[in-house]
Amino acid sequence: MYGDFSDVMEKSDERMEVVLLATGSFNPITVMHLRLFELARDYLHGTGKYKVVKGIISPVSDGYKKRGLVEGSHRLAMAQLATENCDWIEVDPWECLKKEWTETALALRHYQRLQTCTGHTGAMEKKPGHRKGQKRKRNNVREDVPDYHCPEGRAPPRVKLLCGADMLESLGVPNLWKPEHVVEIVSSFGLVCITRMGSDASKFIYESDVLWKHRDNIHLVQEWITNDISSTKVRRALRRGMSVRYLVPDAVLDYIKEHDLYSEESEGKNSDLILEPFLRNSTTPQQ
Ligand SMILES: Nc1ncnc2c1ncn2[C@@H]1O[C@H](COP(=O)(O)OP(=O)(O)OP(=O)(O)O)[C@@H](O)[C@H]1O
Ligand SMILES: NC(=O)c1ccc[n+]([C@@H]2O[C@H](COP(=O)(O)O)[C@@H](O)[C@H]2O)c1
Ligand SMILES: [Zn+2]
Repeated sequence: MYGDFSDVMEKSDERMEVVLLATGSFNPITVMHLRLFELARDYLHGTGKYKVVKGIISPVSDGYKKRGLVEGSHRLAMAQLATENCDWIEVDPWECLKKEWTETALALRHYQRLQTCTGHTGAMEKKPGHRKGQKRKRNNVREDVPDYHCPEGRAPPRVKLLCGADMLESLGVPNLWKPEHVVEIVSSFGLVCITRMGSDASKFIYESDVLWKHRDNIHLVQEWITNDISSTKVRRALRRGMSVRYLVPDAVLDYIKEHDLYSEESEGKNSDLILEPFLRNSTTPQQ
């Protein structure tokens, strides 16, 4: 009889460890936001090259000034309720608690910097982030992103931006993103993009020289079980007194009702303001 040594012999795992970062309004968080993480993880694992070790939801600051954006404390609380039964997705308040809006490239740098050999991000840990020793190549990192120290000589997990195809397409909206940030996101970090109704991500990548150049670092994930859930539609239904049950987790729905979050009045918030990225990119010289 041959013994099974799998328990005693550690198999070397050369896969790159990945942390998925989803930024957005999450106003409110929907089940589709949670699905993005599942789809991305399945896809990356399916390549055999990546091991997803964590997902981070980073709700945007109130300073983003998007129309209808309810207070960050509520959006954070709802995201926390939505992920309470999930052992690998965390909600991180770093962006949301800041008064000023944070550009996504800066958020990616922040989370990458926080990665250590234990994969600690600063978010509340759900499980001790312990992983066994792995022989790893050091990854290429931007020169202006601080070097990451790994006492055991292992490379830390790499943070990748997780988004829907509409967010990918938003990279082409004039004055919404700094061109150098777009380059940084696709070259230094990488994107995992989930298809979305109404957006053609492949075409957008094809038509953008920058995205085309870095297409190997953009993972396009086809969602076959399509659904068109969006926070905008959820808010609209709520304003009209219609059910959104099963579109948002039950605990989120209870929270929305308890705090009477979405109304004509809340939808009018920021309606007279310019979205912060437009304001910033059109008034300050690019750095
Ligand atoms: N149904 C969906 N399919 C694919 N991606 C989605 C879907 N819903 C949200 N996302 C993605 O989730 C991230 C956060 O999005 P966001 O908070 O803006 O949600 P949203 O549903 O698009 O809300 P809103 O309608 O207010 O814009 C973005 O990257 C967005 O593309
Ligand atoms: N220049 C930038 O870094 C930039 C521009 C627009 C949106 N974003 C981010 O993308 C996300 C978009 O969220 P919404 O789709 O809800 O508007 C937010 O997290 C926002 O901070 C970043
Ligand atoms: Zn959106």
